[in-house]
Amino acid sequence: MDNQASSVEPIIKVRGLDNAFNGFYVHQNLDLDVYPGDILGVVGGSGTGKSVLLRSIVGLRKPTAGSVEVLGQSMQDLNEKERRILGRNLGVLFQAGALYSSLTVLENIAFPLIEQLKLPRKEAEHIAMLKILLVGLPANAAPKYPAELSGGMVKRASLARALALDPKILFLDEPTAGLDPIGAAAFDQLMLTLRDALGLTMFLITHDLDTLYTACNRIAVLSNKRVLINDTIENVEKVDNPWIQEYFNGPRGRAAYSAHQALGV
Ligand SMILES: Nc1ncnc2c1ncn2[C@@H]1O[C@H](COP(=O)(O)OP(=O)(O)OP(=O)(O)O)[C@@H](O)[C@H]1O
Repeated sequence: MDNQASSVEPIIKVRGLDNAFNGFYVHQNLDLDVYPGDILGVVGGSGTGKSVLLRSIVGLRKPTAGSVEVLGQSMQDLNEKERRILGRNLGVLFQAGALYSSLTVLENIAFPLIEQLKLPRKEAEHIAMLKILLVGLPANAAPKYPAELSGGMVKRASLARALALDPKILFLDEPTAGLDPIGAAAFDQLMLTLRDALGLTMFLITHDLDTLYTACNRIAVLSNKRVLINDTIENVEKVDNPWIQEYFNGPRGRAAYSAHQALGV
């Protein structure tokens, strides 16, 4: 079903967003809708403001102007406590992972459950173990420290931490960057599995064309301080814009498209 053609309300609604740094506008009058169950791929050239947009939506940055509505609540109308409560529904996987190096994987994932939900340690660690298994890590990863894990395992552990509080929306900033192609493909499949199993909506910043073809049902292209188009990949590819044409119809884009067709996914 195409949510945009139906009466389903967006789960994220951004209107007239401005973000400026020292008078330089990264976003100007930017609008974006994300619908429940979408895996939205957010793409654009370097510096087009993908990460700033993510930070504005999750409440880590106060926009210069405009409104951001998440799960039916206006971010700018919430006080700090209300924002913290809403924040539990928003899981974020930052590019660098952001695990505490002095805590084990299990302790890292249990941390938000103890700190924010005030769960007893034993219960928090029990839930943390379930999250470890949910993201496809072996149980023996639990007592390890982040430095003892491979890059792919760090991503999965960070994902488990982002899922600790059972969020409704997951934000991922370049989750497959730095992974080998096999690890990246496995991560793409994991995102689809989690979307289907947990009913998550995902806002996914990526430069990875394979991820866009495999995991995303919609693509938002940031260009010229705004969202140039937010549509299916088939429709985005047709847009007569130099960046889009070079990105999707250049050699790497064609290779990703062909691989996607060959796999029939
Ligand atoms: N805290 C800040 N202070 C000043 N300028 C900033 C700040 N955060 C971001 N910017 C600027 O905003 C612009 C957009 O940054 P952002 O990180 O969102 O880009 P991006 O699209 O995610 O880029 P990339 O694909 O390279 O990661 C950049 O020019 C950046 O220098």
